[in-house]
Amino acid sequence: MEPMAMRLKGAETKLACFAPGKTRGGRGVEHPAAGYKKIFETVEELNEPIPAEIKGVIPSWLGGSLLRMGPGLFEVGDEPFHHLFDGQAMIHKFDLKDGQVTYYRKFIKTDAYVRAMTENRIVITEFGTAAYPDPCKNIFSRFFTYFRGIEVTDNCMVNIYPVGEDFYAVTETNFITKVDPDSLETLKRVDLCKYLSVNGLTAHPHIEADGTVYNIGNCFGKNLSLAYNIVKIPPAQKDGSDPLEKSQVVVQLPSSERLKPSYVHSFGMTDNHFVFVEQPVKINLLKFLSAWSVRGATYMDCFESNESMGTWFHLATKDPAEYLSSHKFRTSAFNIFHHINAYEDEGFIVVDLCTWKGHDFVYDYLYLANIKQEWEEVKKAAMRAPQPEVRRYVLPLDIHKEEQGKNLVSLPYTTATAVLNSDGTIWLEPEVLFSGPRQAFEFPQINYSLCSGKKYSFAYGLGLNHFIPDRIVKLNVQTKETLVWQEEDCYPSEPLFVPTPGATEEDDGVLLSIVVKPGAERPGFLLVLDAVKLTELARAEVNIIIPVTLHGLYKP
Ligand SMILES: CCCCCCCCCCCCCCCC(=O)OC/C=C(C)/C=C/C=C(C)/C=C/C1=C(C)CCCC1(C)C
Ligand SMILES: [Fe+2]
Repeated sequence: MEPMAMRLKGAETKLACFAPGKTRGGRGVEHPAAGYKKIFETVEELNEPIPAEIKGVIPSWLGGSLLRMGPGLFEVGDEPFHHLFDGQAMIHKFDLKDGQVTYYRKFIKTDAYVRAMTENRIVITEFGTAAYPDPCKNIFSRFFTYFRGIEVTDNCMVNIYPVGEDFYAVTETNFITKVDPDSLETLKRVDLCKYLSVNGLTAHPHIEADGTVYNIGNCFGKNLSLAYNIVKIPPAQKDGSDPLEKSQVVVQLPSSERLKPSYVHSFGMTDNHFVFVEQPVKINLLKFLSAWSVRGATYMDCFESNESMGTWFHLATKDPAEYLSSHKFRTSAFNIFHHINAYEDEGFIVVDLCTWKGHDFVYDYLYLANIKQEWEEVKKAAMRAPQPEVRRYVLPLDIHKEEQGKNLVSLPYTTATAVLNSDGTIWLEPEVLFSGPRQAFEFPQINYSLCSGKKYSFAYGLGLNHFIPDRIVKLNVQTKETLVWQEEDCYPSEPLFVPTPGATEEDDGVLLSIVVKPGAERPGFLLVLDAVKLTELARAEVNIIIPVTLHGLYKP
């Protein structure tokens, strides 16, 4: 099958019009060869960058580094990791300079990695894999290990982002790891608890043009009081001091349930507001605290679904940062990992989200044993999982008692509704922006520097076909039109948008994605797409497989 870029209109039409076996953004192609298994296999780090062979033409202005994080080691000795989010953190870099491209990768020398390498076993409990005490240690030292409790992982395989002049590889715990973005060397581990009252922060901060970082994390306070804390880390300091030293909690949002905070993976930020979506996937704190002393327990064992709360939206103002406690927005249950964008328009907050319907936890379906099965089995497993949908919610800021029972949303371009109930809650119904059976638009990106927090038109995402990443999609959030890049037996990653210098159009730029084509002579490549038409400009190929990557950044 040749690479293709396709123009489609409306989610429903495209499902009806195309022959089986072809994709149009909403219908899946088949993967009987199960080549995707290769992206979940261990690879070695490189001693030096390797040159890539370029096909096509890379825009001359595109000079910089694509840095991406993901798992690179899926077992230690004879002990396998079980979950997609357990493999040991690997940093990948494609350098583009003067029309040449090189590829480099290193394992991050986290405590979890170094100790695993030293002892040739899994030492630190990961998201879905438990570490067991060393069978070689004597009974006394095992006894003390047991009572020291399980150590929180620093396996920073989720994302990398800048803080001041520094770059940190991160997961969602309190440990972040400073790395050198040029040499990929691990510099130091930082414990966020030393600076902030949080138990962890998401891997999806918002970063303003001046470098100010905002993020959100759970905070289990004294007496097990619970909150979600929004933190602010200032930009690089004139005196050269570490911005983390000046970081602070700017606002606290309450938890819907005592002892059970919701899992939070990202949040929204407009010019004047923070948007936090409290999902029904909960962390049971009692389970979490006792898990530390239960042999074989993992983070995954601490999650549970709240089957009755639905989903709550919380708003806070940004400056001054204050929680808007009178705005009680509610809707039906969904899982939310990735916010696409949020913005203010005529007294409303528009929130675009990649959702998964229901309260059943999507991560339960991301065990490696599930996603590394043969294709027919992968499909069967995904049939039971929550179904993906890109949705737009619209939250009115001005709410008056007398408007009970009426739709408060008066924006002319959306069918999303918000109705005030007699109990003071506002019930939200979304507008569906993209939907296809078991076809997710996930790992969303936008022209962040131009559009973050602003009204926008285009979102770019990774198409997941029964959880297998097999296409890149451009979604016009205003018209719902989609364009797709797809090639047979190719497994792309999250597409990062890089704007053309001096561009005036929102989609004037390129998309960068790492693609794996397992059977090919050079099976790993950096794909450069024209973001307007989603047509291929170039690919820079290397003769090695590159394992799955989750998130990353482009450093010009
Ligand atoms: C790229 C293609 C992937 C192929 C399949 C993907 C399918 C994905 C479908 C849904 C989208 C999901 C997006 C999730 C993305 C992601 O990057 O998730 C990684 C998250 C990780 C590793 C989270 C780790 C969190 C930890 C260890 C949290 C620990 C904690 C608790 C559970 C409670 C107490 C606090 C603490 C210690 C922070
Ligand atoms: Fe994410």
